[in-house]
Amino acid sequence: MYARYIPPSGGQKPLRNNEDSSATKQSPATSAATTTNVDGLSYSRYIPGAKPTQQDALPIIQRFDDESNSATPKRKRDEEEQLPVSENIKSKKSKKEKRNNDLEEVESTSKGQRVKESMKKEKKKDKKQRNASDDEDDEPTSNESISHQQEADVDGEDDGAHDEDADMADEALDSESDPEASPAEKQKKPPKREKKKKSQGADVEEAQEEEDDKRHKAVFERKAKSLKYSDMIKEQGIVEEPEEPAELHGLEPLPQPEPAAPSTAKPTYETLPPWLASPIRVSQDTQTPFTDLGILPKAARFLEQKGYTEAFAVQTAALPLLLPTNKQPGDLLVSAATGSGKTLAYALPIVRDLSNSVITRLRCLVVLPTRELVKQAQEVFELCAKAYEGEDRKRVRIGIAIGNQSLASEQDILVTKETRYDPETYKQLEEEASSKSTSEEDLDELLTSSDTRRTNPRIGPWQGQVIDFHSKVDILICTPGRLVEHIDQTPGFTLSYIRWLVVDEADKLLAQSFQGWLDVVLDKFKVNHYGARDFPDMPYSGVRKILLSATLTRDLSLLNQLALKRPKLIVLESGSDVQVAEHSLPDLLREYAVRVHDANLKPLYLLDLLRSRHMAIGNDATKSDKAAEEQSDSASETSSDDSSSSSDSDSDSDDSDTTSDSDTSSDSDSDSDSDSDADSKSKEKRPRSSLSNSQMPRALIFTKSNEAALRLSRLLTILDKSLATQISTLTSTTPTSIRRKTLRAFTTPSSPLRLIIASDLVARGIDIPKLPHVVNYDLPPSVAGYVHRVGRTARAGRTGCAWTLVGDGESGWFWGKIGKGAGVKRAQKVDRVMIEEMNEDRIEEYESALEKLGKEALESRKR
Ligand SMILES: Nc1ncnc2c1ncn2[C@@H]1O[C@H](COP(=O)(O)OP(=O)(O)OP(=O)(O)O)[C@@H](O)[C@H]1O
Repeated sequence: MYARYIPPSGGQKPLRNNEDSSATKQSPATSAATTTNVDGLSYSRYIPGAKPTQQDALPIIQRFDDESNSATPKRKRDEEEQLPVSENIKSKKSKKEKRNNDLEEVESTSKGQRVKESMKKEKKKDKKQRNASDDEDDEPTSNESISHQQEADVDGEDDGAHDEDADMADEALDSESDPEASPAEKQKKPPKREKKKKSQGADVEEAQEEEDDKRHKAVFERKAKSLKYSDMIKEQGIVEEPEEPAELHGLEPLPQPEPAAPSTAKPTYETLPPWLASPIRVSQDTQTPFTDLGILPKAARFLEQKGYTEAFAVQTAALPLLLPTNKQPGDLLVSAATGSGKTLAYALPIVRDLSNSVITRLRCLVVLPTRELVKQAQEVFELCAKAYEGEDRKRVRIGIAIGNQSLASEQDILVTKETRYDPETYKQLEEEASSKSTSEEDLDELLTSSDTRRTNPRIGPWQGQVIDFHSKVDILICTPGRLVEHIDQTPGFTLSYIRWLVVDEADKLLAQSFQGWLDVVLDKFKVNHYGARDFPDMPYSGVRKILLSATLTRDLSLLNQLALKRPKLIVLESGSDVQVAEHSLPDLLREYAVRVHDANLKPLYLLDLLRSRHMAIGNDATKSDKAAEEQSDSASETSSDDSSSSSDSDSDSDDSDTTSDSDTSSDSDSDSDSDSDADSKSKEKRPRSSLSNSQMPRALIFTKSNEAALRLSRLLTILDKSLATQISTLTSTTPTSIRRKTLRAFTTPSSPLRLIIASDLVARGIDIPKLPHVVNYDLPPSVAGYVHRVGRTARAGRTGCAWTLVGDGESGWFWGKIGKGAGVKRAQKVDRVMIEEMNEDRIEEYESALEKLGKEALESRKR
């Protein structure tokens, strides 16, 4: 709000706002015309000699509020003030433009009207004043001049423009003032002009004055608004960012980066990571003393006594990487032929590491696909545990979980519990359990049971009773399914201390889900208690992973699941061979393909093969076999010596009480070794003629399914009754105890068992000492399947033969993929074997055997 000063005549003091307006009536000379502009605002102007009207009686001093008196604009402003600043400014802008337009319009119309009105008044006034003195007419009052002077001071601009405006208004008035005047009157006009001009000049000045007032008012409004906005901005706490100081540059060029040196590296199109693209290659015939690889002399001596005189190639490569001698420990992958000694390569360093611990905790998980392989690995671990036991080292405890007994009894073997009274810990556990059970993820559990004991098995049944669980084993060897069951259901079973994870037959275990075991296990590995996974004598903390297979996958998508750290890959290869292949076979394996003309007579072909001299030749030593035989003889001699020395050892016999199964089997193994050596020696003296049934070679015969194995076994015994005691079957339907007995009998020379007809259950990993023959009665399902099947022979540096019956319709796949396939690396070519055509008598005999088999099958179904 501001007041405009219009000085009263005769130096009259300006009136205060609330003073009576009657004061203005005192002098006619000081009469003011009050005009209301378009905004509804009132202002006064001085019209010399004008009579004060009712309107004129308004006070000379008018208040010009920011806010108009009319309701509408006020409300509008209120609305505007409620808007955000930016919108407010925008709306004000548009309003301002509108108002300017309106103003222009109003100005142009109201200016004309006002000028007309004033002209009429002037005419009347002139008439009256003509009667009065002429002098008064021409001179503006001192009040008016002062008023103009003040306005000019305030405005101080566009004087010339005002003059122009006045002239234009004058012209307009001339044309518009009296349109109906007669030409005579119009002719009289020139004498009036001067006077008129003066009065018109006064009107124009008034109009200018009005315009100036408006302009002043707009300026003040803007000022008031800007002050208001700055207050609002301060209130809202909006801080204007200080302007960044501008960086001044002269004409000198801006600094530029150094030009990159041209790359000297050769482009590589290798998509594999370096550890996979260039693995550690070891020749199959490499052998190194254990002590040279960092194995303690005492342990090495023990191994020597058990027949392990020197480390095999894979052990030579793997041991230094897994022992503390490796200053950059990491994960390890091993791709080595069947029977190359992979189990000992990982068992030795793990047992060595764990024998350093004091407390028994579950620190190593070994996962294998079948129960038989678990038992087999257990034997190797027990051997290593004995090797490292004593002096300042603890006896490493080994447990297995394969589901051959109830879960509860397995739980008892793996975990022990201790109860104690500890109210404080009890309370803490209860609080933890209740807070955990209220969390969203345990909502289901909370709904099913309000018992907090379900969420923490450490909470005892009585108030203040706490249960402590302790692992009974350092190493758990298990099948994946059973492992998941223990993780889910065994109280106190924890993987929090695991620092070794071994995945043997890794390609099989990674390719199939096996109850999603890997995700479950890896998830548990994410839990890290301080120092729980620290290695005592290695600069490493975490879980070291070892993956092994004779047909190890190079599929990175499968391997990546394991989140390997600093991995290294060991690949076993023949010394001279530079061929790079996916799978490699043992150097001393000899392969034969037996042509089967008539697939319907396949069982007869098998019988003829088993009785033929071909298999006898396979048993006999050729030049290279002789050397191997000699080597094995000397090994057996050593092992027989060892067995006698080991029987002297008290510690061994003591240990055998705790692990009677494995020790018994290792005894029987050593027996079988010496017996089979004697057997092979006697075979060498045998004439190379067709073998009688009593001289049947020891052979593991693979069929495509359980049913096929059972059928073939029965058919052979129908065809030749004398085979009944010499044939056994081994399938997934065979009870575990029978499987084990069968395998043991098979390796016992005194046992009549010479042939095992099996499904692929025993195709992987099973170690049958000195098995001379493997027969593929049915083709394997894949190349990897072939590698594993034939790998049951020619193990641990011995010779062995693999025979495959190939029907005419199958020869394409066999020769393409296996016999001549680039994916299989072998030392010798696959030989072809011909079986003589069957005569009619034999075919008849065979048909009647088939008939009998059919009847038996019907009868068994009826039962
Ligand atoms: N250093 C060694 N000296 C003598 N024999 C050994 C040595 N290392 C391992 N063996 C023997 O070699 C045989 C094969 O070992 P192992 O079962 O570990 O082979 P593998 O490589 O795991 O074979 P697969 O791939 O078929 O599972 C076993 O009978 C084992 O006792």
